[in-house]
Parts: sequence; structure tokens; C-alpha cells
Amino acid sequence: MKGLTKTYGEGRTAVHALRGVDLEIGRSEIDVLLGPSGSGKSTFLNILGGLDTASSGEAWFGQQCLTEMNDRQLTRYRRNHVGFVFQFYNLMPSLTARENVELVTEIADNPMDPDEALHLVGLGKRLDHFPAQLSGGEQQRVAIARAVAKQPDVLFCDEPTGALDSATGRAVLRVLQDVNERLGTTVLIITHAAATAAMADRVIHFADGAIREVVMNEKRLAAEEIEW
Ligand SMILES: Nc1ncnc2c1ncn2[C@@H]1O[C@H](COP(=O)(O)OP(=O)(O)OP(=O)(O)O)[C@@H](O)[C@H]1O
Repeated sequence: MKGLTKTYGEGRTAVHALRGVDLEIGRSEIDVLLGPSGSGKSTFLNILGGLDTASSGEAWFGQQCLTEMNDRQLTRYRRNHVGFVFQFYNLMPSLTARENVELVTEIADNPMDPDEALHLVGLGKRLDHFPAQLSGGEQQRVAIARAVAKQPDVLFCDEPTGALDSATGRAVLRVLQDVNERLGTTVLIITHAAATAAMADRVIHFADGAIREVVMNEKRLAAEEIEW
């Protein structure tokens, strides 16, 4: 990203959500994004994920320039390269865990077997359960399996543990770490749980629409070692 800006609205009501962000993210990194509410973290993630467009500046994914893509190209980018995990799991209540994952694998180019994705997140024995029969942490793991099953290069996670207690949150972070370690997926995590920073390669601090500081961790901790 070079000089990335995003302004919502215009004139006196304009909100400068991003004021010029420069950042390079390496393949297979885990980066944690911290910062106060309204500092631009979600806006940043949404632009990188092809869900929103920048006002100015550049965002590149390898050789592809996201900031020059039209809607169709962004859809293709999202479909082929990107997985999302949000605070609320957005599962289809009338479909089983396996069927929720199949919704994605049926339209992906190079998907994983849905059962394999659910095994990866530790739900190999809950394939035929409906969301209502699963705990919050388990539902989030189904959402991660769904995001991972299309074998994305990057997983964007916006408050993935926001609705979970600390022990369950840690288990979900463990799953994200497993995905990173086993598949080499780059993982970006927005969180208000600052302790999560310990599992990152880099911690990116946002303030007022800009990156205030990037801190490298010499050693990243296993999710289960994180003190919440
Ligand atoms: N669609 C929108 N229209 C207008 N303003 C918006 C829109 N989306 C975000 N904003 C504003 O942009 C700024 C940055 O919002 P953003 O959601 O990126 O912050 P954040 O750091 O992710 O906050 P939080 O931690 O509360 O989720 C905020 O002032 C927000 O109100």
C-alpha cells in the first residue's frame, strides 16, 4: 500500500477514515492490527480485501493493482485470493457445518475438501451439526473452515474473537495460527484484545486514520500461551 486514503462523504461532513497509509505485508505473515475505535482498521482491511475502494493511493496484491480494478475484477480477486472472518459468524442456520463450507467450495477454483477444512479447525466430528447445535467458538471455527476451504492466500479477520470468552477466543486464535503454519496463509487480525499481539510477527498500531507504529515481535507466542 502506498499513500492509501479513504474519505467518506464530502465537504463539512467528510470523514477521513484513512489519511495516507504505507505498508508492505510479507507472504505468510501473521499481522495484528490494533488501535482505538474509529482509527481506520476496518476501512483498511476492507480495501485490502476488495470489499471497499480507496479514495487515492495504491494497493497492490503481488503484481495486481487493486486500486485500479473494476467491480468484476475485485470480485474475482476476492473469490480467488481472499478469505474473510468476521466477529459474527454469518453461517446459514438451515445448513449443516459441512453444507456451510460447501457453499464456498462449490464456486471456488481450487477448493479443499469441505471435510478436510472442518478437520483442520478441529470439527471433524461435527460435520453434520447445524449452527444452533454448536457453541460460539465452534461456529466461528466453521466460519474459519469456510474461509480457508477455498485456499486463499490471505485471511482477513475483523474481530474474530470479539464475541467469545477468553478461553474460546484463544482456541479460535490457535486455529488461525494452524492455518498459517500448515497452509502458509497470510493472516491479518483486527482486534481490541491487545494481548493477541503476542502471536503476531508484526503489530500494526493505527491512530486517527494512519499507522502510528509497526512493532516486530522477535518470537511469536503460541495462541495458548497468550495471557488474556
Ligand atoms: N460507510 C461509512 N460512511 C461514513 N463513515 C464511515 C463509513 N465507514 C466507516 N466510517 C468512518 O470511518 C472512520 C474509520 O472507521 P473504521 O470502521 O475503519 O474504524 P475501526 O478502527 O475499524 O473502528 P472499530 O475498532 O470501532 O471497528 C470512523 O470515523 C467511521 O465512522
